Amino acid sequence: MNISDIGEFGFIRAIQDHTIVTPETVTVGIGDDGAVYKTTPGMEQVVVIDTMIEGNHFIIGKTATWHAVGYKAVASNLSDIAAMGATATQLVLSTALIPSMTVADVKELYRGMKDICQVYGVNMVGGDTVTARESTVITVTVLGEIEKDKALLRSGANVGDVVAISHTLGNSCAGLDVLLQQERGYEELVKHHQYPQPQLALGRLLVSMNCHCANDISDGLASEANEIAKASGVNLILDKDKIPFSPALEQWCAYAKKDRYRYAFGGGEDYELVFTMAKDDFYRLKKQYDDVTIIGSVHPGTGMVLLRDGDKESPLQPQGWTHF
Ligand SMILES: Nc1ncnc2c1ncn2[C@@H]1O[C@H](COP(=O)(O)OP(=O)(O)O)[C@@H](O)[C@H]1O
Ligand SMILES: Cc1ncc(C[n+]2csc(CCOP(=O)(O)OP(=O)(O)O)c2C)c(N)n1
Ligand SMILES: [Mg+2]
Repeated sequence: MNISDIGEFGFIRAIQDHTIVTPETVTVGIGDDGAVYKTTPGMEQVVVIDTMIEGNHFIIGKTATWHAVGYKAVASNLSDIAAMGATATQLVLSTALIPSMTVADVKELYRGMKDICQVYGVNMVGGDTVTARESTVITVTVLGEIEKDKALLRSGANVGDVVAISHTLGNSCAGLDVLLQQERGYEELVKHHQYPQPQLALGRLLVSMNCHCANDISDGLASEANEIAKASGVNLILDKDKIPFSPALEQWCAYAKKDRYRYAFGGGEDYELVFTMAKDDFYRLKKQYDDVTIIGSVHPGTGMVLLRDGDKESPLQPQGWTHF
C-alpha cells in the first residue's frame, strides 16, 4: 500500500501514535491547527531547524534505511540544541513525500524519529505534509530550553582558552565512503554515519563548567573552527597531531588509502562538539567526562584558524561541506 492510497488524513492517523513522551508539557499535540505546549518558568527558549533531502543527504538502499533517515533528521537538530547547551523539549516537522512511497516505509521513517525522541524526551507535537515529485525532503524543527544568559555561543571564545572536541572525528564521512564503495565490514563507521549521537549530555555539562563557546561539527572541523574564530574575533591555533581518531577510522584509511585529516577537516556529519574554555575548567570537565581532547588554543587575532604541523603553521581554510 502506498501513501497515495490512504490519503493525507490516513497518513496522519498512521503516524500519530507514541508521539508524546512528556505529556505534562503538552496541552495540544498532533490534530489541531497548532500545537500548545508549556515552557519552564525562568528558562529561555531555543529553536533550531535542519533539512534533509534525498540524494544530497541520503540514498535509500545505499547509504541509509528509512529508519536511519528519521533518526538522523532528528539527531542533526538535537546536535544544534546540544551546541547551544540547551535541553530539547518539542519537535515539529515538514515532510515532502513521494506519493508512491509505501506506508511501511513512512512508518519506518517515523519509527526512526520516535526512537530518538524517546531517548531524549522530545515530543512530536505537529507537522505538515506535502507531496514531492522526485525526491523526499524532511525538515525538522526542535524547540529547547536553557537557563537565562547561559547559551553557548560561537562568539564567546576568549584569548587563553583551550580548544577541545568530543570523541573522535571523521567517522561519519568514512562510513559514507564505506557505504558508497559497497565495502563490507566497518560497521562502527557506518553506524556513525547512519545513527549519529547528539552530544546533549556534554552540552549541559559544558554549561555547568563555564564553557565559553561551542559549535557542533556538522560541516567538518575546518569550517566550524573558522566560524568560532570569526564570530569571536580571535585566532585559533590547532595542533594537527592532537586530533583524535578512532581505531576503526585508522584501519579504514590504511585499507582504502584515505587521508584521515581530509575526513576530520572536511568530512562533516560527525555531530561532535568543538568548544573553548579556561584550561582549569577543562580539566574539571575531563574528570566527569573523559572523552574530550584538547586540540588547540585561542590567541589574539582577526578571525583565522592556523594549523600547527611540527614547527610549521599555516591557515586552515574554512573548506568543508557546503550546499553551493
Ligand atoms: N535560509 C536561511 N534563512 C534564514 N536563516 C538562515 C538560513 N540558513 C541558515 N540560517 C541561519 O544562519 C546561521 C548560520 O547557519 P549555519 O552556519 O548553517 O548553522 P549550522 O551549521 O548549525 O546549520 C544560523 O543562525 C541559521 O539559523
Ligand atoms: C548521499 C550523500 N552524499 C553526501 C553526504 C554528505 N553530506 C551531506 S549534507 C552534509 C553536511 C551537513 O549537512 P547540512 O545540511 O549542511 O547540516 P547543517 O550544517 O545545516 O547542520 C554532508 C557531509 C551524505 N550524507 N549523503
Ligand atoms: Mg544549517
